[in-house]
Amino acid sequence: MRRAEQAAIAAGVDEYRLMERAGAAAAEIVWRAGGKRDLLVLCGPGNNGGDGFVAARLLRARGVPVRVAALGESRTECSRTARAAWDGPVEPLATAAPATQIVDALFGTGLTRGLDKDVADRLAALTGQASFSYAIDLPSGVETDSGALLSQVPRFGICIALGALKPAHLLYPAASCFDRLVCADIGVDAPDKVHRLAAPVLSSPVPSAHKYSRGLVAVAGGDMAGASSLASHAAARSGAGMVRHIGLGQPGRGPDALVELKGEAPDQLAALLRDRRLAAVLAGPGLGRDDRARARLEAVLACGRPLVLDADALTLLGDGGDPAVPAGSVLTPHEGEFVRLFGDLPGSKIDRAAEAARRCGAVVIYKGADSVIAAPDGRVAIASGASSWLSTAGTGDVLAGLVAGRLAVTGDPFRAACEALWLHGEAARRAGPAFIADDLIARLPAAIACRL
Ligand SMILES: NC(=O)C1=CN([C@@H]2O[C@H](COP(=O)(O)OP(=O)(O)OC[C@H]3O[C@@H](n4cnc5c(N)ncnc54)[C@H](OP(=O)(O)O)[C@@H]3O)[C@@H](O)[C@H]2O)[C@@H](O)CC1
Ligand SMILES: Nc1ncnc2c1ncn2[C@@H]1O[C@H](COP(=O)(O)OP(=O)(O)O)[C@@H](O)[C@H]1O
Ligand SMILES: [K+]
Repeated sequence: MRRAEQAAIAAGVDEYRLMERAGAAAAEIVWRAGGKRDLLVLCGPGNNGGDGFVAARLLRARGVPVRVAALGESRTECSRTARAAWDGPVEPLATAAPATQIVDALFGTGLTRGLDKDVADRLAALTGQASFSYAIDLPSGVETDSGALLSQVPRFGICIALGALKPAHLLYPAASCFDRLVCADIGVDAPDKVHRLAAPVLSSPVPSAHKYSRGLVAVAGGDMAGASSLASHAAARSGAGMVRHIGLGQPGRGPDALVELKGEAPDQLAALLRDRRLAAVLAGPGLGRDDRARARLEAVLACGRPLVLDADALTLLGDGGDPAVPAGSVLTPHEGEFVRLFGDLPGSKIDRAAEAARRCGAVVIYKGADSVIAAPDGRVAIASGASSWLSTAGTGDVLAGLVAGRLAVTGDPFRAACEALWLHGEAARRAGPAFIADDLIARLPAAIACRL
């Protein structure tokens, strides 16, 4: 966004006009949400404060009783212009009385360190006392590029992102500092490879479809049959044509539609994976970590089919150096697995996921409350706001199976990862509270149906 703004200014767009648009966009959202309720706007020393002065002026012109409290002098040219155009009084922040509505225009993308404690306390107290609260661009105190909290940050009703979403709008803990997120157009496009995960557009099988053309999936199971069964069952409900579960010979635990094959010895497994019709092979859930598991993983890595690697497969791969995985694979590490695989990379979760994908040449789904999907070519999709009830055993196995299923359907690792993660979140939303991983699978057909 910074680059896009600079490019717009270099191309002749007046910087103050951008601020007027930003302030007007914020004023419109405040007006729609809070109407004529009394309002206090907190303005900082930079351009974020300038946006606040513009919004204050425009809302007062609409008849809203507005007061403005500032944190010191305005230090940028644009913010001084905006302040001069506000013809009401400016109170000191320290003594400003609360209001029904509050706008936080203290700091935005220019924040370089935590707020002084007295300022952070004042912001928290005034926000806590307001019934309607808005943060312009970002809640003051969050670090734009990482989503870290540099000081105490209250929770706002609406965060009004200007022009484009920044990492802090999607990454935790910053993403939990507001109830709703609105992105306001300020006439500057920020073309980028980093996006919020979008709802996919799916399609029904073509009339000539048959089970192999719709995608044949193999899941290499291991010691813990439950985990690989969950993954297989999820793959079977993901839209794929057929799923083969290659276990160690225990009785099948999934639905009858799953094809249960016994491939205990690694060479048996290797032989079963030689089928050229296989459009995706998943290994990891319930694989185990012993020598037999390692030999089974070797058979999977050598099979030459598109791979999804999760759980124990990632732990085994993380034993040394950069993981060597075939190009076009998808890796689905949670935090612990990610660190074991790639070490303690610097930067935000987005930076770390992107670097990991680049290093291993595979699509990486770096899971968590905020999940980041990164492709080796730099594309990134970020998903946050999924149900926190997903933090239950086995939901990762379901995701891995879904990724394998969508990979078999689409043949495109990044697209498959995006579709699977969205469907996983949607299934969780439909499942409500206190579900178990099995319940997610039952919701997958409805999640798919709503995107057809
Ligand atoms: N053309 C554009 O770019 C547009 C930008 N727009 C808006 O501008 C925002 C970015 O503006 P910005 O760059 O002026 O930064 P901003 O967040 O207002 O604060 C920086 C100031 O605060 C200071 N400071 C930093 N941390 C501090 C702390 N903890 N405690 C105390 N002081 C601290 C820092 O100075 P320092 O002390 O670090 O030298 C500096 O003076 C962006 O989020 C959007 O709202 C829109 O108008 C659209 C067009
Ligand atoms: N607090 C949370 N909020 C939203 N999603 C979560 C949360 N915790 C975990 N998840 C999601 O649930 C899944 C858990 O996967 P994982 O950690 O591999 O668990 P398991 O190995 O038990 O299946 C991931 O998709 C992750 O993104
Ligand atoms: K702000």
